[in-house]
Amino acid sequence: MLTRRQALALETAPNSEFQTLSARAAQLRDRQWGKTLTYSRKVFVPLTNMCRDDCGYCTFVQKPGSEAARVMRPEEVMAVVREGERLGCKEVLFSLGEKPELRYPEAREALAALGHNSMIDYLAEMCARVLDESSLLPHVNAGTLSDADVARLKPVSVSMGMMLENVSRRLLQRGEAHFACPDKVPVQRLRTLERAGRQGVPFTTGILIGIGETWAERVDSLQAINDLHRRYGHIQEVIVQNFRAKPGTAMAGSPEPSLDDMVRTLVLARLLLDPSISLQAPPNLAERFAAYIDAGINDWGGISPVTIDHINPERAWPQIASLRQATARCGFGLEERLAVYPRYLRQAPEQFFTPSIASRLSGIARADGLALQQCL
Ligand SMILES: O=c1nc2n(C[C@H](O)[C@H](O)[C@H](O)CO)c3cc(O)ccc3cc-2c(=O)[nH]1
Ligand SMILES: C[C@H]1O[C@@H](n2cnc3c(N)ncnc32)[C@H](O)[C@@H]1O
Ligand code: MET
Ligand code: SF4
Repeated sequence: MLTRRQALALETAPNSEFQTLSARAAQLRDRQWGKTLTYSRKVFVPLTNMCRDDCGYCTFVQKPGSEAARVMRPEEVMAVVREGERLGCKEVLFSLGEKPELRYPEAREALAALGHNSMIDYLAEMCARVLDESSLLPHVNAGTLSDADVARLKPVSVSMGMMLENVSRRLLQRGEAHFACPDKVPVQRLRTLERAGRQGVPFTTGILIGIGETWAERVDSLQAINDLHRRYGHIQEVIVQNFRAKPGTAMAGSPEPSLDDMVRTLVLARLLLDPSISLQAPPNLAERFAAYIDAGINDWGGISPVTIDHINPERAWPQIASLRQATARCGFGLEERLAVYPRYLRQAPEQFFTPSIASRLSGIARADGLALQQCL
């Protein structure tokens, strides 16, 4: 573990010193996670791309009035889920715009036509349908959640997530990434993490780097995540995601973080966080797989044979076979995992799952043979 001073110094540590720290990060990963990296075979369901926020980096969001703004119909969702099932996926990642009904009459109308008055309500119905009609497991990434939202979604999902992004309040100012984004107010994000902890929800979070934050603010963000994990034990994984500049967004002209910056941040995360927290970097935003592995990651996140990454649509998923090859060249195996990490089922199933979700997970472990059985 690093002290705050060491964490701050990592930003500009000379190469020789950095090499020592990076070797320590890799060693910590090896000790906790072994010589195997994991990924989750999933489908991505963008239930709606309308959103009450306007993040300066986001191309996913569409305003009503644009042809592309929409709410997916239940049949469309289920068609993607069935295709995923056919191709061996085990996770449905519901990733969507936040509370568009609070800002746009068009979103309220679209929801009303589907028999709902909030996006979370519709989301809960679709999660339940996925559980009833398929073998896939819902993981919910819907932004900030109230206590009632968490309680509503827990019985119909195996895990939830929301990127903290960063705890910096500066980023809310005019001209910054989170200007006019009520759901990116750091205290709201932190409260969501805390609610998930209190209600016993295995949770994915992370930081988005290169959106105008300082190194110290990254340290603060990772420390805040780690503190919450100390209290509730629910942070299953932390994603370090690098900002990608997109044409047509407010941040189109902002510089993207360099590979060195990304690698240093991964080392920081591995050394700051409890080693039992999985450390993930998405492979489709990676420049060099080997550099991320050397920095201490143990997971590549969701990869889909069916759907594109709707958040970074221009970045194709690597073929699982080529990711396996690259991972093997670094001396690591590649194994599939479920959306939720096994230790929650092993250690405290009654705290983290409703009885019906717990029995569903044990069933999958049994049916899936040795690899997953060992893992669960
Ligand atoms: O394909 C993606 N998957 C994303 N995932 C999914 C992730 O890669 C894994 O599939 C799940 O976390 C399963 O453990 C997220 C999950 C979260 O809870 C929060 C944020 C993300 C962000 C992305 C993303 O940008 N692209
Ligand atoms: C689902 C997550 O995707 C991330 N996200 C949104 N837009 C971008 C972008 N341009 N580059 C990288 N990550 C992005 C945010 O961190 C969000 O929370
Ligand atoms: N809108 C949510 C968030 O920013 C979900 C991911 S972005 C489509 O956290
Ligand atoms: S990143 Fe999420 S919250 Fe921000 S505009 Fe895009 S969809 Fe909305």
